[in-house]
Amino acid sequence: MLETGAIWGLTGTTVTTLMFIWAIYSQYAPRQLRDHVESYFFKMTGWISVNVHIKFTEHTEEGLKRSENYEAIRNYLSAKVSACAKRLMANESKNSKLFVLSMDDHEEVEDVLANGVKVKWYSNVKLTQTQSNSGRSSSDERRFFTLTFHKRHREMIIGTYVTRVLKEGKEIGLRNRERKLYTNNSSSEWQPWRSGMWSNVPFHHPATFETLAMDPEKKEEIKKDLIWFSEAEAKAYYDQIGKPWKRGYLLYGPPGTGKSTMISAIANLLKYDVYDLELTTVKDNSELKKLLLDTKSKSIIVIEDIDCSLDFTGQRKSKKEEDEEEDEEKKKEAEKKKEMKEPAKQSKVTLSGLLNSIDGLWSACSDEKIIIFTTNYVDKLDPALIRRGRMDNHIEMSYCRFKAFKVLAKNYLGIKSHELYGEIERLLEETDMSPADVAETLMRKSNEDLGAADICLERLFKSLEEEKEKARKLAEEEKKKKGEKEEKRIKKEAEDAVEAEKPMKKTEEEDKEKKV
Ligand SMILES: Nc1ncnc2c1ncn2[C@@H]1O[C@H](COP(=O)(O)OP(=O)(O)OP(=O)(O)O)[C@@H](O)[C@H]1O
Ligand SMILES: [Mg+2]
Repeated sequence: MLETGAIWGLTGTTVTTLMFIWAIYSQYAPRQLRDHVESYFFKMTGWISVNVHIKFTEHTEEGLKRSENYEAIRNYLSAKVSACAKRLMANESKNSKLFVLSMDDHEEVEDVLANGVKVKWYSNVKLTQTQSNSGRSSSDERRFFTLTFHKRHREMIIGTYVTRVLKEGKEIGLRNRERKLYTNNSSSEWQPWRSGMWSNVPFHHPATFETLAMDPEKKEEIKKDLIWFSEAEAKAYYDQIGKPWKRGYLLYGPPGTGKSTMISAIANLLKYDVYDLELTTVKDNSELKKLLLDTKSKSIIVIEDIDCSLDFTGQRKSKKEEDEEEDEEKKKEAEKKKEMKEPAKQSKVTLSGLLNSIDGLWSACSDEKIIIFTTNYVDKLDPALIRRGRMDNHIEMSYCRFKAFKVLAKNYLGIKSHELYGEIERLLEETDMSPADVAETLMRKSNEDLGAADICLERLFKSLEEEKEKARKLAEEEKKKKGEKEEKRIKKEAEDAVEAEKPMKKTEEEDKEKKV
């Protein structure tokens, strides 16, 4: 008979040997062989086991999109983990909380249903080696949850439990979500299984529709339209008419009239994320599609200064032809301005690529999105880009008139009326001053606490008068230039006529000489 010490020694040796074999196997066995062994192992356990397993991966199979189901399950489980999981992960805080707990990798949590049925959730992570084109290999972490339950509850779990978990998880996500401002990374920085195609920061812009200076009736109309769009009723309506649940807005107007401010106000009103799409860093149409596919629902996709982002070839050419008549100097100035705003273009995104992405077949891949284009020069845009149905609402952000001024005065100075209001109203109608410029003059300086409203309004009044005078001088100069140009044209016409007459006179004289 073997002694206890000998048994322990034998067991120890066996374990060490097994561990050694396992280490050799994992390191040196070819991948195909390991895959075979694994698949047979799972088959065998499947024959013996009474459990069913469902896997929920962090990314969709093609790796193009983050899985919303995975996020929902994570949210659902985070409400359970603090009570029962042993290893937790403390994630960065969202909203007012200091941190949010979630399951650590390789941890399990039991969920007991109302009818006493128990299911288990496992959080897993798998390391995979990928080889890039340059031959460099890197490892990616692919996370997934596995739901395990007894096979006799299959119908109930798949039919109702999973649906409930996903629904609750999505609701928790919406409640807790910290809104984000995304910007697209250049494709050389894409790491599909990690940070992805977009970088983000928390979105905390304070602009709201209340602080937005514009005609109150127009503002109310836009607000109503947006609120209707975000309600479940609208979803049903879009389904009924067979259109993806999307809405396009074109914001146009001179600089400083509040286009970007309006985008923040919309995001704050609907509690949507904002994706600020920089088209010039997007390499080509297929990259654009991937970027748009990787956006979540309940979001706004913004392309600012759309006229500077793409080359609208056909339309631009005909516009140029029209422009040939334009004053040379004006043309040069506009070119200069354009060059300053427009970075060197490396992007191969085409107009049709953009149109396809925003309302082609690909656009229907996720719901509840608002697409906003902004531009300073609406007439330069290709009509195909902004046609109704694609851009449902065209909103003009105009220079500051009296109604908009009253909103700014209320926000900046906290007043509803003042003796200077009459004068200011008249001047605002006569001059084109942007809300940004008006807001600047209404800003209190540090030493203007006492009687700030009087000082600020006085300052606005003065700058409006200066602006009016400047505009008058400019108009006079323009008129003078036009007059000079017209004079030159008439003079040239007269000279041309004289020149044209010369050969005729010459031949007449020659004829006369011949006769003589
Ligand atoms: N309609 C407005 N209501 C409230 N504030 C405004 C408005 N328009 C401009 N402002 C103020 O002026 C600043 C600049 O405005 P904003 O960036 O929204 O202009 P924009 O139209 O986007 O200009 P650009 O065409 O140059 O991008 C804002 O930070 C805001 O304080
Ligand atoms: Mg802007």
